[in-house]
Amino acid sequence: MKAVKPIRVALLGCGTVGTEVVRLLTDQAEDLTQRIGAPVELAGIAVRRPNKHREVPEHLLTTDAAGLVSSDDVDVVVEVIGGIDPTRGLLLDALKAGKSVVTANKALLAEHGSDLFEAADASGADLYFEAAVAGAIPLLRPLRESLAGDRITRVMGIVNGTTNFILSAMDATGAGYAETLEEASRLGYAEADPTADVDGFDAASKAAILASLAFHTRVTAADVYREGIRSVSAADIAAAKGLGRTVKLLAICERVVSPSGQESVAVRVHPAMIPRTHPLASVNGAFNAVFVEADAAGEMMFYGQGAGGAPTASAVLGDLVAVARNKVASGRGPRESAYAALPVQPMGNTPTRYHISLDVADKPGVLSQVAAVFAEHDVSIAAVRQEGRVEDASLVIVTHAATDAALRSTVDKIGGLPVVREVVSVMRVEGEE
Ligand SMILES: NC(=O)c1ccc[n+]([C@@H]2O[C@H](COP(=O)([O-])OP(=O)(O)OC[C@H]3O[C@@H](n4cnc5c(N)ncnc54)[C@H](O)[C@@H]3O)[C@@H](O)[C@H]2O)c1
Ligand SMILES: N[C@@H](CCO)C(=O)O
Ligand code: NA
Repeated sequence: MKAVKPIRVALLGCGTVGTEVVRLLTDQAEDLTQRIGAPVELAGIAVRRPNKHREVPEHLLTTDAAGLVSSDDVDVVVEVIGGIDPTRGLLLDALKAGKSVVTANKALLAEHGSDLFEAADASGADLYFEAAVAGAIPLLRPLRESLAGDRITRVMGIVNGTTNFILSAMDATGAGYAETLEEASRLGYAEADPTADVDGFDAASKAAILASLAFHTRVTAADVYREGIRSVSAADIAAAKGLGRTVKLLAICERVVSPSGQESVAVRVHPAMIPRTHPLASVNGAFNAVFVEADAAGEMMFYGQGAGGAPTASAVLGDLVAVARNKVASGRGPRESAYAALPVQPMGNTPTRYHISLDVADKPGVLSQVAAVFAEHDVSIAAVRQEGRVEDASLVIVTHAATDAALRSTVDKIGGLPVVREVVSVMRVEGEE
């Protein structure tokens, strides 16, 4: 191969993912050169504490991330610091200067994606972010490129490994949420501060990114309805099991078409019961999987490691190769596609289905009183199971689809009926008609 100008890369951050990016870049240097048509070289690595990075070449380390980004010696910026500050400013500066960006930062993209895309468009730079959603799993490129000729109707998946590990363990052991979280922390799956994962913020950022790509519409984290897994109880898991279902934290992005043909999108993250026969039910531990439905392609499932240093670095490297190839070919990758600008539905208007488990007095007329509340709210019942005991009985109800607001009001009213001793479990149901 004749000598070509190397692509010079600034790496911002050298933690779990960054360390693996350096390793892969170094170990595969020759193969990457062949695949790209030019060598890729590290121009510098911005870190906070240089003495903590004995595993990477010392002469590359700097604490001046802004200086590295603005250096004339840098063509591409790879950001694996995370968070909004200082990453937002650093990446905007890079893009404004025409330097392509590869990032794993879902929080930044879900909040400020449009600013980044605008800066990329203005200068003609690339913005790639496959690692930001579902780690190693090729998902954003299929949505952005392979399925760009189809009409995607739904993206539903398990996009947070920590919560999936906790829910899988609760399902396997019957243990409660708090003790399972403790175990997940002990094993190193849950972080010291697990808030972003267990309260659904991480999954909501990913859902916003997925919905934006799937529906060609700007969707931010603030547009995503979010419930985490803190309130999922052993009783909820047991109720699910009793019905041949399991509980998963799902990110669901849907195209909703009103009876008058008006299109909108609904984007939500919440725990849901799915049948044990559903492909997502067998995704256990820290794995991720995403189910995509498109008009022409039909149903597809993407499965693999959604987190971890090496798997996430694999996605970063794939993006780096893509932007480097574009540079060699003097071309560009896909831009932001938000032309559809569909409105985002409030959760209350979104059609969902509920599973409700009640402890009720075991006397005549209870079922009809409960059923009357459903009728009053125009919520239709799909299945009822009643199990009598000596003094009281359990009543399990699964509804047909109704608006989330109608279902919530129904549950509130039922909880107040004198014949209902306790609302044992309420959970949305997904993955079946
Ligand atoms: N770890 C994963 O499994 C995973 C998976 C997918 C995406 N991501 C994303 O990748 C990014 C990095 O994650 P991570 O797990 O490697 O985090 P990490 O905390 O292990 O690494 C981040 C590094 O950035 C450094 N840093 C902080 N501020 C800096 C600054 N101003 N300049 C230079 N360095 C700075 C920190 O010292 C740390 O070493 C995040 O956006 C995260 O959401 C991580
Ligand atoms: N904390 C995230 C990391 C990957 O984005 C998870 O548990 O899935
Ligand atoms: Na990915």
